[in-house]
Amino acid sequence: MPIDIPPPRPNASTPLDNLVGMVLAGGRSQRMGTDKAQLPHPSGTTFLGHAIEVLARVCQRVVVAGRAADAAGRSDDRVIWLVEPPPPQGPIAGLAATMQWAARCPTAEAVLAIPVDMPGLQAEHLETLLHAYQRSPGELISVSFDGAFAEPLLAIYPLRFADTLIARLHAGDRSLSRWLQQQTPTLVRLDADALPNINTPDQFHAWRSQAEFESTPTSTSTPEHAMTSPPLPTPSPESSSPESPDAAITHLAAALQTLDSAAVPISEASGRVLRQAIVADRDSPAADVSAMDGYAIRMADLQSSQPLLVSGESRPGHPPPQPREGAVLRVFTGGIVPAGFEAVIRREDTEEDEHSVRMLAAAKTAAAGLNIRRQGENSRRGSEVLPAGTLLNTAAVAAAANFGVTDPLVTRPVRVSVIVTGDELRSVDQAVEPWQLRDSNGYSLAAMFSGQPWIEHLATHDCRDTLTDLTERLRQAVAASDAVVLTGGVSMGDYDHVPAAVTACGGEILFHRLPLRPGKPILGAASGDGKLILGLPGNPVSATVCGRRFLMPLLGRLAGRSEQVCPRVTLVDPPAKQLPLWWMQLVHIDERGQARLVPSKGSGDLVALAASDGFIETPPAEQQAETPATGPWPFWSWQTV
Ligand SMILES: Nc1nc2c(c(=O)[nH]1)N[C@H]1C(S)=C(S)[C@@H](COP(=O)(O)OP(=O)(O)OC[C@H]3O[C@@H](n4cnc5c(N)ncnc54)[C@H](O)[C@@H]3O)O[C@H]1N2
Ligand code: MOO
Ligand SMILES: [Mg+2]
Repeated sequence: MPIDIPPPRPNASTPLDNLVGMVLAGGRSQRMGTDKAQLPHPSGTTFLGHAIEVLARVCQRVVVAGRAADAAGRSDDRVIWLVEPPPPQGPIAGLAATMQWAARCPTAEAVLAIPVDMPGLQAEHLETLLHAYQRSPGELISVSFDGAFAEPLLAIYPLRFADTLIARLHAGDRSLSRWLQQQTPTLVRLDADALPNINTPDQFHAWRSQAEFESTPTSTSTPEHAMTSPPLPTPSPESSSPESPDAAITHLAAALQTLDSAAVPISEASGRVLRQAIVADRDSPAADVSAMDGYAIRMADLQSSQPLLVSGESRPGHPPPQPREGAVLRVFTGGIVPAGFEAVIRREDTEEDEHSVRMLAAAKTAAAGLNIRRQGENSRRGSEVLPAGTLLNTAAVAAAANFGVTDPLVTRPVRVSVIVTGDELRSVDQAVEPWQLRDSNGYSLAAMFSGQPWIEHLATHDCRDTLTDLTERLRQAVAASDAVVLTGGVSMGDYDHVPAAVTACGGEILFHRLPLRPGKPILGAASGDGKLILGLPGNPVSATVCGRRFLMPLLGRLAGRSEQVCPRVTLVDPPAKQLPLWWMQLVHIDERGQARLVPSKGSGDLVALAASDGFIETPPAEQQAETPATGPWPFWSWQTV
């Protein structure tokens, strides 16, 4: 389809001051394996440099919403760098930050967003958007490649939408795409073939061989952003096949609706996900206090060989007495050390009488400040103690109580239903014929949820291998739950009905089959209203490993939980071979904290599963270049979630 190029804008060569251009450059480029912003562009610059040049032709001000690495060391009068603090929250966060920045520019009315990974984009394409905006100023304008789907990364966002977007982001809904579709923006149709989106090395190479690499540069100057080109990514079958586990989780999480929150008494908040940051209501400690039972003293009095007068005592729960010149104060741990006193000497380093005390040799070497906890040294009033998204564990509850949080705002428990599929399944207490099998997946998932107050396990249903039964069962479960996890029936067999049932229930499949072992057939989907539907492979090791690796983080996202950092362990006995996929291997952690592989016969080996403490995850062989075979590798424990 030809590109719909409108009549030229009057003075099209003059950059506008009512639109702030924004390059979205914050993505993690996981499928590319290298930062997309830094890929070489035929014009002699980089993808990011090209995007800036194109935007600078139509907008007087250009913002790059991106990563610290891209912004480092860069100075360009035209470009504002808005660096997103980790963890990445997706384009909606970059847009919200840019809108907030633009709101401070007196002439700005809207933000014109473009992605960094659309290297075919030219100013002419943006003119079509500008043309539509000039016809309906103040309205949302978006490119569409198919005439129906609004492309959120190539769109004009009037600033009047800023509050709604920011509120949505704060509520934990990060799907910019879903929000935009709901607004029914004016669509401007462009040709997808001319504007490919480059996500993988294969796409990059295909595009580059088509594009005229020696074509006219977009800029005649030598821009600041004409960075040295990094080595080109090499195409490989694995890197172009779906995604890494993290990328799959992020992709699916963007389609999920974060749950509502409610205030609960602090005594019941343990194990729940905090949704509003906890802020210190006063300095901690609230005053200078003693860390020991002993005597508050001035440095000038320390060397005295004479007994010193004890003028009073300071103990927690009581205001301190007025200090007296030349005298010490008896203090108890936690009692206030009044201004003027410079150290606290432990009572065991003194010789005490009822009204006086003499410093022993051990006391005389005391430095100023000894045994005094200074006011505000833990945190200052008003500073953030716990961010939203924290799982309130024992330690967090202690801090919340200390800062007077009576009823923290937490997410309501995520309601999860489990459906185990298979004609062969019997429950643990039933007799089993050789062609039958006891359900273990239902129990392993239930065990994963138990002891997690942020999760409410509604029920485990079993379901026979027919499409009608499964569709009906799934429909009911989705209606009753925030998340439905199925096991079995996701692979290639005639009785594997999960993909069809998910589609029949209106679920959108966001990935099916990932380069993993075990768990390759895994299926991730979302319902139209942002509920999670996850199809785990039936083999028991696959279901349990993928439950830990995919399901728990995805439930966390529904609960508004922040991303967790996975601890890493060193592998004592790395395997001789490597695989071209993400490999999750069962390990036992020894007393020195090192991992040892648990020998396993494969994804049906429940005995090996039982002998493991968790699993390590190694990336496809070609992505391991920098890491020795011993790791350290991310470790997923059965204990912590
Ligand atoms: N032609 C192909 N066949 C298979 C492929 C493939 O790529 N091509 N992938 C294999 C992989 S990998 C896995 S994993 C399994 C996944 O199978 P499904 O998700 O379709 O699961 P089922 O076929 O229903 O069952 C597989 C296996 O697991 C046992 N099972 C099922 N549910 C439970 C349960 N609740 N508790 C214990 N065990 C369970 C079931 O009896 C089967 O033995 O597909 C491979 N095939
Ligand atoms: O990869 Mo499947 O999930 O193990 O047998
Ligand atoms: Mg199967």
